[in-house]
Amino acid sequence: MSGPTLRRVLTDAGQPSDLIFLLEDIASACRAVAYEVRNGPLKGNLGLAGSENVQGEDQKPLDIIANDIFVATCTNSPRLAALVSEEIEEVVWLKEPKEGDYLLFFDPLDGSSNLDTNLSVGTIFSIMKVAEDGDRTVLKPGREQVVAGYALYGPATMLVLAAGQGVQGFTLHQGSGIFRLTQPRMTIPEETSEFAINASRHRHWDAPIKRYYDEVTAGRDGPRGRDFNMRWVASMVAEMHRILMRGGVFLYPLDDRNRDKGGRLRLLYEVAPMAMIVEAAGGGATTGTERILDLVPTEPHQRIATVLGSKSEVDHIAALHR
Ligand SMILES: O=P(O)(O)OC[C@H]1O[C@](O)(COP(=O)(O)O)[C@@H](O)[C@@H]1O
Ligand SMILES: [Mg+2]
Ligand SMILES: [Mg+2]
Repeated sequence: MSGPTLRRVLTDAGQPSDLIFLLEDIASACRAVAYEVRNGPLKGNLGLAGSENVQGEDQKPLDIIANDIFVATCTNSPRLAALVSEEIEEVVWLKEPKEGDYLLFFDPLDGSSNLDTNLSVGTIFSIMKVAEDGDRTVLKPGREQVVAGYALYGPATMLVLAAGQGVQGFTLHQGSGIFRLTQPRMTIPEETSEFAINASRHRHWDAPIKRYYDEVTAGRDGPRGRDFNMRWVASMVAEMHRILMRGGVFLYPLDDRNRDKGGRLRLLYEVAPMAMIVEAAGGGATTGTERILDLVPTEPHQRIATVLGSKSEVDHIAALHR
């Protein structure tokens, strides 16, 4: 079997041992979530759980199971001070925070509307550091992330990390349970002719997004002078993985239906980690008007307008907002 192991790659990159420890716990949690997702139909874990999360969204049994796996596995790490999860209303403090301790933000199961139809889902996470002893600030801008990553539970289970040295993709070997490096340097092509947006919301969009959509759907007869292709899986991790592999742009804009909530996707544990990964792979990440990694969150579950992907396309969409 080829490709160095996750631990080997992190050690060779000179990552501190307490960070490697935490990332190995996260990898273990992802392995366990992958197992539960695969066995979901057999264990009766599809359908609704009958409960709502803090954001008023219906929870699936696997949303809760994945969250419990992450909490149980990652609280093992001695330097982890706090957790922020999509499925937990409050910040969970594990200890009195000391300078250099870690903060873990995660969406335990992303794209969970796809579970019942056996399509790809994922986990998104982000690690930041406590600035000084006793500091309980978790509302930090995305540019302060130490590591951002996601796991994709597709035909293969993959772990993709941005940890200061570009973006690296690891594949889980079924059987040994080892993550091995299979995509050493993931880069997003600068140009693209593929976009991803939930077009059923067209009538609610603001003018710049409508204009973008009109331009790309006009194809070679329109102002862009070429045909575009569209994809929408409704699973952000699957969507972003496709974009990392072959380029593209992903949009979940502010619209008349989500404006009062600030958007659809959550900043701290969905959008900021993806923005760090995308920028580390050479792409762009904006709300349309601001760089996502510069935003200072106002609350742990804040939502935000999102445009991520191939640099020239993201820049073009930002220009339409000016
Ligand atoms: O159902 P919609 O409006 O197409 O939204 C799909 C988006 O919502 C999400 O499923 C939100 O994530 P959760 O499944 O964690 O709530 C994204 O993965 C996806 O891009
Ligand atoms: Mg999500
Ligand atoms: Mg989720």
